[in-house]
Amino acid sequence: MIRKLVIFGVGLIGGSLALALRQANACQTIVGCSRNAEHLQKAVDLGVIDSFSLDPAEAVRDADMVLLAVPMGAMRHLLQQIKPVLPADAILTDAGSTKGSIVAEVAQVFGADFSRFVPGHPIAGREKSGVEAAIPDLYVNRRVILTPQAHTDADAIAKVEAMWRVTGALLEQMPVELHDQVLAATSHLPHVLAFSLVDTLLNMPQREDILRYAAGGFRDFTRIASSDPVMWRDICLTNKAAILAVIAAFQQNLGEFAELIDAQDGEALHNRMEKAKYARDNYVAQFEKQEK
Ligand SMILES: NC(=O)c1ccc[n+]([C@@H]2O[C@H](COP(=O)([O-])OP(=O)(O)OC[C@H]3O[C@@H](n4cnc5c(N)ncnc54)[C@H](O)[C@@H]3O)[C@@H](O)[C@H]2O)c1
Ligand SMILES: O=C(O)C(=O)C[C@]1(C(=O)O)C=C[C@@H](O)C=C1
Repeated sequence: MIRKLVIFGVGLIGGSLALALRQANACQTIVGCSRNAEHLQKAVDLGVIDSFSLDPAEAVRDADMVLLAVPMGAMRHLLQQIKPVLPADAILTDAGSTKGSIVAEVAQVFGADFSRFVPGHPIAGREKSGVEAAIPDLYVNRRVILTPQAHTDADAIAKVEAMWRVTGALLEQMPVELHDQVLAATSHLPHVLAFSLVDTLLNMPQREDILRYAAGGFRDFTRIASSDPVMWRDICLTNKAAILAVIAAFQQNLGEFAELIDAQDGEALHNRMEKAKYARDNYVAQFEKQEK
């Protein structure tokens, strides 16, 4: 049982965790903290948190668990505010989408041997943001990846794992670098592509007709281009090397598709598409099996 959980950034991710913990009675008190009193009051009104404070020092007093769930670009400033007031026995964790930058920032602000920080990332979300989008079952059967380091306290890891397990999540651990490479491929690249596709079409002279006649394919492919630009700008800026590497691989592959189309090589095109369809069908089938 968590005594006092403080959530910095009570939006989709922090709010959904709070709802799941409250539903399971796994936490005595949940306190929200950010810069926006109106958003925090809404979180209280929606029954997501018990109370809030705009003052990090007041918020973290007596806390045993502190979660950072703000955009990646806001993490460093928060860490600096929390550092002088974090109780010695409290656990600090986060839900950020990239891990290399937050791990480096915690080392800079708290010291390279700070053992009470457990980096985390729920691999679940939606294109909607804010506390109004929070739902208690967001994490059911979804993976939560922790990227602890050699010096991370084992008890702190166990407590963060236990917190996420309450939500129905499946826990895994992974090295920071591998996390950032894998997520660049499966999450960051698709978002960049969705934003870039819409941006490309907006710059075409026929854009009005293009959007008027766009149907299911466009809608499915671009759902994630409705995601929060601040969050995605920050993800791109904090996972630069891995994202550039997958963009380069994708450009190469897209160039090959263009060459095959130009050469009217139907057989090679069909083979590549068939291979991709097979892989995608198998990927989707795992979820269909889980849902049955
Ligand atoms: N949305 C997703 O699908 C998803 C999935 C996994 C992880 N994440 C990560 O979780 C974090 C939160 O994402 P979200 O989708 O909940 O976003 P959100 O916009 O729904 O919530 C973010 C919250 O942070 C607050 N905030 C923003 N800037 C702040 C600042 N400078 N100082 C203090 N508070 C600030 C906002 O008021 C809001 O309450 C991000 O780091 C994101 O990368 C998102
Ligand atoms: O389902 C969505 O809308 C998401 O974008 C969720 C998603 C992803 O799958 O890429 C986005 C960012 C995260 O850090 C984790 C999950």
